[in-house]
Amino acid sequence: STSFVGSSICQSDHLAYTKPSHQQGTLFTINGNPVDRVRFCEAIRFHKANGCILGDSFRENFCTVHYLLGRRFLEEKSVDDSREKDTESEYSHVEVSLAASGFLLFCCAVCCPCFHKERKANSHEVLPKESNSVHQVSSFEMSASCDKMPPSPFRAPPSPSRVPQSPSRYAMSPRPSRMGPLNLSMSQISAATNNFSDINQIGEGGFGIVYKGILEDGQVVAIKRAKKEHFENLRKEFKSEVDLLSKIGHRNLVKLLGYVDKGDERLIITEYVRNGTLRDHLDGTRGSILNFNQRLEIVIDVCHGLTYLHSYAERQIIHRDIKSSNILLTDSMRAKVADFGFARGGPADANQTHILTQVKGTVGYLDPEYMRTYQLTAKSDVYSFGILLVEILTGRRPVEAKRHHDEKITVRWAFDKYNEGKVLELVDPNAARERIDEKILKKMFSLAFQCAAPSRKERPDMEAVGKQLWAIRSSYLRRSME
Ligand SMILES: Nc1ncnc2c1ncn2[C@@H]1O[C@H](COP(=O)(O)OP(=O)(O)OP(=O)(O)O)[C@@H](O)[C@H]1O
Repeated sequence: STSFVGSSICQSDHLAYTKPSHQQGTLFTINGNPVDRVRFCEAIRFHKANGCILGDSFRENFCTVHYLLGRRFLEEKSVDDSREKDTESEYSHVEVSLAASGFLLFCCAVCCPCFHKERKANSHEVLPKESNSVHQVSSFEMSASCDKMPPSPFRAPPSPSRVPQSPSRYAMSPRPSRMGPLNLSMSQISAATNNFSDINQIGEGGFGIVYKGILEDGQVVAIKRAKKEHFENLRKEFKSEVDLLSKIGHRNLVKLLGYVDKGDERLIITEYVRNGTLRDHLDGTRGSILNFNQRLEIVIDVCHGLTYLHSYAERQIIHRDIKSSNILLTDSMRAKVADFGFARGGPADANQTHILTQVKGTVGYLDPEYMRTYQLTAKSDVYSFGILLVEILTGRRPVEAKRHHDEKITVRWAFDKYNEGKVLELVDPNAARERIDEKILKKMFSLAFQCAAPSRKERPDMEAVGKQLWAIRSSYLRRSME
């Protein structure tokens, strides 16, 4: 049985939470839909910031402690949202549960580095996949038209025909439709993809062809099939992707559902994210052109995904290929980081500042310090994120070969314009019809340049980036309400 605790209506959202009488868990709902705590707290913060009076039952410290504790804890909580107690006792609960979870690694890394087991910095072979390098930044197009900025952070849908009924972004939290890995036979996969028919093909990358599959129970999945001609070479990469993906679960990361590594087949089955890539949307080849609010939400999502990989996954994971074509969008325009083909674990020893490894990634997004020294750290992803941020604001690819030589390297062009005080000239012409506060733009570009600083020491970590983005979003929302 449950006892009512708090309920409030703000704008179009009905926020409520109930606590069982035995005090063992709290159910959070927005518009009747169960949501996890972090989503619920986001909604509370948003509505409070916009003047909604939530009442005494929504105490201020209701969310603060969880927020401080970080994403990993929040993710774990979101799985079963269990054992919610008062805020003080939750601290002790977390401390107790540390030993039994990957959160221990996080604490060791942050608080007591001496707990780390020794591990040598190894050199690593070059993975053969070089296909997503130079050639991928050679075709540049932009498109026209724009959406009007909505007055709230609720995500505007890409086109009316794809609008889900719920008006709230909080009510549309995508969740994996099943837990645990899928065990599929080749015949089931063949059936799901119409025997890998061309009609089911949704894309092709360096790894192989990606198919859309519909499983017997109706679940739609994406199936990456390794190209046979690259089989042996791809084997290591395949394993890398599977090993890493199988250990992570976050709403802003594409979820691994299963894999097949048998005979002459290498298949990765992931959740299907059906609304195309960020690059498709910047190009306007999918739905309408992204408005500023959507762009801001997307970078926040990517930032959250990366923060999780860098700081809260069981072991630090460096993605190494953050780029707009590896960001997939859902119908509600939530972003998910995809393609872990180049991903690898970060330093496991606290004394180890970096990993020495061959350079992997995509030209234009590649950390120059990593390229020069072969030293890989999570800050290489931060660099790529900075480049992505410039891309999403300007609409331009990181390298625009056909432009005048002052404009070929987008980040350099943007930096010069920024220093000349011409930040408004940097805005994606497709989104320029929106009136975006110059101060907000300056903050966004300034953050992008910090991330894309030449030396990794000057770059913030993703958690710090997240805080800055949240602050930018708050001022953006305040101003758009004025
Ligand atoms: N989980 C998915 N859901 C929906 N579409 C996907 C999914 N994964 C990939 N795709 C589509 O397939 C295309 C190819 O993806 P893939 O990750 O193989 O290559 P890429 O990232 O574009 O290139 P590369 O691997 O060379 O960097 C993507 O651009 C996207 O359109």
